[in-house]
Amino acid sequence: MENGGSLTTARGEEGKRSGKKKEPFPPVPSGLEMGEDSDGRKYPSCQALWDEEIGGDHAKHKQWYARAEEYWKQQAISVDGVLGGYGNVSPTDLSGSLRFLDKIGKLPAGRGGPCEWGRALDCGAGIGRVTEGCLLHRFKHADVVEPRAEYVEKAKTLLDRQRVERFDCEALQTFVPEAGRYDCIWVQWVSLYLTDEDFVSFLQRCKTALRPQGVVVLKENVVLDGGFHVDKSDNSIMRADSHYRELFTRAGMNLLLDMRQPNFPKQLYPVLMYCLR
Ligand SMILES: C[S@@+](CC[C@H](N)C(=O)[O-])C[C@H]1O[C@@H](n2cnc3c(N)ncnc32)[C@H](O)[C@@H]1O
Repeated sequence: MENGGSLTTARGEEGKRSGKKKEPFPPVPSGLEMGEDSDGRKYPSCQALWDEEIGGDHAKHKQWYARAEEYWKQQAISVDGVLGGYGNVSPTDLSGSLRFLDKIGKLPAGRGGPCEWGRALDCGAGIGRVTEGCLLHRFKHADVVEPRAEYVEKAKTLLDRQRVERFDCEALQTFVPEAGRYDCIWVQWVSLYLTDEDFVSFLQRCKTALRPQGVVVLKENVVLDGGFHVDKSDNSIMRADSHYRELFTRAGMNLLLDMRQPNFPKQLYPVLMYCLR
């Protein structure tokens, strides 16, 4: 999918199949996405999930994140470790990301124009795989933020310290990127750990952290043909494309470009890249 291609087409066709008269690309109202978790539990809406898991309770909110923290503590400090045993897809992933950045570099003025290539921020950076294999190939400088201290320490040994200026050890639900610092904020395979509310609020903080032509890039596993899925082993949520789009709107961000990661093995979930400003 590029520029809203195949996914929006699929939604339009759904409308045709049902036989009902519909707008070609109807907005998905908040909370109407159904979903399930890995224990087989069904939820009528995502709000029902958050009401149950968090329900405005500070302790439950901490507990939600504790499970991911516990999970990540057990993983190897390597590319294979950060990719859940799929280290072999890293080169394909990185070349897809570079291709997407090159498209962002050619955004026409009518769609906001390209970003500049000064400084990027790699969010939920793991050991800095994306910074090393993608961001530093286009941007002069980068910063990384990652909550697991061992990953941050490893990133310090792997990355060019002349060009990577900051190594912050913090989780995204509390992290506040510096205002006006970034041309690109890259968020890959980590938004799935954030609650909807924390993700929207993080995007809003990112907006403040962008330079005038700056962009946020989200690269994530996405459900293309159903509702959300929660994996209870690490408290991650795989959201539908429509769900993400609704969260971008809630955060007050515009979607400039999107593209599906090409050439991934069939057994992997679809991965989409979204460019927001
Ligand atoms: C699948 S790995 C991806 C790492 C990196 N983005 C990459 O693509 O190589 C997920 C990373 O997110 C981090 N993480 C988990 N929960 C997080 C949170 N709440 N805030 C920030 N990072 C988190 C983990 O420690 C881990 O490094």
